[in-house]
Amino acid sequence: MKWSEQAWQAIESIYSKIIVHPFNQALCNGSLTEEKFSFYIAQDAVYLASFSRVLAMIAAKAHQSKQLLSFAQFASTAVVVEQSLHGNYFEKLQITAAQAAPACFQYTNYLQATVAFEPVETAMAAVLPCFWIYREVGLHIYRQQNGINNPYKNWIDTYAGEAFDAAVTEAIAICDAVAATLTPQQQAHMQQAFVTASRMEWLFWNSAWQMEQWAV
Ligand SMILES: Cc1ncc(C[n+]2csc(CCO)c2C)c(N)n1
Repeated sequence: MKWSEQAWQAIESIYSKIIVHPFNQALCNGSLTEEKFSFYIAQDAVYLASFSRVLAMIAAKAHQSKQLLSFAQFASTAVVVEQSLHGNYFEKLQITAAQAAPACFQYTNYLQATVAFEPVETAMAAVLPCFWIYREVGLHIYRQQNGINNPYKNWIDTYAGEAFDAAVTEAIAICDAVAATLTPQQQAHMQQAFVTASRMEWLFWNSAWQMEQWAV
């Protein structure tokens, strides 16, 4: 079995909880309040600023130039595409820049620590849920639209689109190719990072749903 197939099996139950999370159900049926969506977008902007740099560091550490190119492109896309999506919503919903809430803080710091202190393949596995889970969530929501006039259509279309699909397939293929050269123990480290980051994807949506705040 491919590394990615095993990895996905390990997060199957987390993924099913993400799909039924009230935030995603509300995003799907269009009932999500602007207040909660704005909180999410503001947090996601913080997340992306960090995430794109993590991708660039993975590019720098990649063992093969082809992988360097892929991750450099992912970093560039994360800045260009995602910031235009966010920029539009920032303007439309009059969102102002925020500081990282606890879940965002935890997730970005985890990814930064992983790319700084762990082997590059573990960092590749740690960023994979961001790609893969978003594609599955995007497609899941997209399939349930049935012509409803969803105010969050732009968001849904971005993650259910073909361009994004190709990037996700590439990121999975790189992890599989790298894992195939490693020992079972190294592969297990990759899987652990994949599971940890998947848990944080759940936390991120839960944080937005609760509009999570630090104590002041
Ligand atoms: C919390 C959180 N997790 C994943 C994504 C999705 N995402 C962000 S950057 C990127 C790669 C290149 O576009 C992808 C798939 C998100 N927006 N927010």
